Amino acid sequence: MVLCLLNRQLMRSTSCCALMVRLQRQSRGCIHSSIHGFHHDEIREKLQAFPGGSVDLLKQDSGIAVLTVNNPARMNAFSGSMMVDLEDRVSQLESWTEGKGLIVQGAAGTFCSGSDLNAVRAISNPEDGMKMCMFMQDALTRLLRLPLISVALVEGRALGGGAELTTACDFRLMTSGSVIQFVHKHMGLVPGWGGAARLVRIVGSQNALKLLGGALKVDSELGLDIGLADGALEAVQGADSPRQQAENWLSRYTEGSVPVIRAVKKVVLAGRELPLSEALKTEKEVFGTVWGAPANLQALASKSKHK
Ligand SMILES: CC[C@H](C(=O)O)C(=O)SCCNC(=O)CCNC(=O)[C@H](O)C(C)(C)COP(=O)(O)OP(=O)(O)OC[C@H]1O[C@@H](n2cnc3c(N)ncnc32)[C@H](O)[C@@H]1OP(=O)(O)O
Repeated sequence: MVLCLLNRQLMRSTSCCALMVRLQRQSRGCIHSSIHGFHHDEIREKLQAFPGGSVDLLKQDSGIAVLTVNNPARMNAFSGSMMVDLEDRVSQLESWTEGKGLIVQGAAGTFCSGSDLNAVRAISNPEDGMKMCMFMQDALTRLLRLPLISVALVEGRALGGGAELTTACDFRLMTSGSVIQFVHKHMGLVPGWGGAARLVRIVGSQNALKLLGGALKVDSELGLDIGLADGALEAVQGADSPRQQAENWLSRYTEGSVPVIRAVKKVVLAGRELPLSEALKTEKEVFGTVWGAPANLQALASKSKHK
């Protein structure tokens, strides 16, 4: 319906370009538009006024990329320009057709301490807060919807918005001594980056209520117990670095042909997000892309057995 209206408008409008950009943005899975009072370019510009740190992307030949939240002087808190960086890196990943997996980590041994409180203080009015919230909801929803199997590597602290970021990945790995804490209540807030909605889907509403209502510190043991963590990484002298351990852990799920791994993520995402009838339609369409494709034909020719 919305797309129909937009298409009609497209034919009439003299500013076709702006509309095309909006349509492209919608087709990439953006959830907010100007209809919701979200003026994307305006908020991007506003966020750029709060600089510091970066979000870095490394795409590897293995098909596993590494996204690093990098602002160690502030425990990897998200400045405004880092929020913009994040969106740009997600766009790059959306067009990375050879990708299969993604590790999201923080720089210098800690994950992320949420929003940069200096920026938060400067935009503490509700209107600006809602704009930032919509921007981050969009970026993190697109991150979770990437056709890549993603894992948050949690070292040190994941606080506030940092805890929310972990929920925008398919999996979470926690190193010993690390903590995920939704500190929002202590800040007089609730999650706004989509973290509450995703948390309920990950740990169920009872556990989500406890984690948010109590601002509980989740260590790897509690994380594994309630299903927030998918693995605990031990710090053993001489063992692989946490990043290498995370790559080894993830490679179990990303081993195989690129189209098949991306198809796996797509069907699971459809099941996670869509009503059953819609999810079944998507599954049929994705199935059509792998049936009779090279990996399938090769497996049939090799008469493989699954003992
Ligand atoms: C609540 C939701 C909201 C959102 O959704 O947008 C947020 O995310 S608000 C941010 C929530 N996070 C916090 O409130 C973190 C507050 N900081 C701490 O609790 C501690 O700094 C901690 C536990 C992260 C680290 O403690 P530690 O003793 O190891 O180190 P320091 O405290 O000395 O921190 C080093 C340095 O980093 C600065 N820092 C840490 N977090 C932030 C932040 N979120 N924004 C800005 N700056 C941050 C801290 O102030 C220190 O800087 P310094 O110049 O040395 O004072």
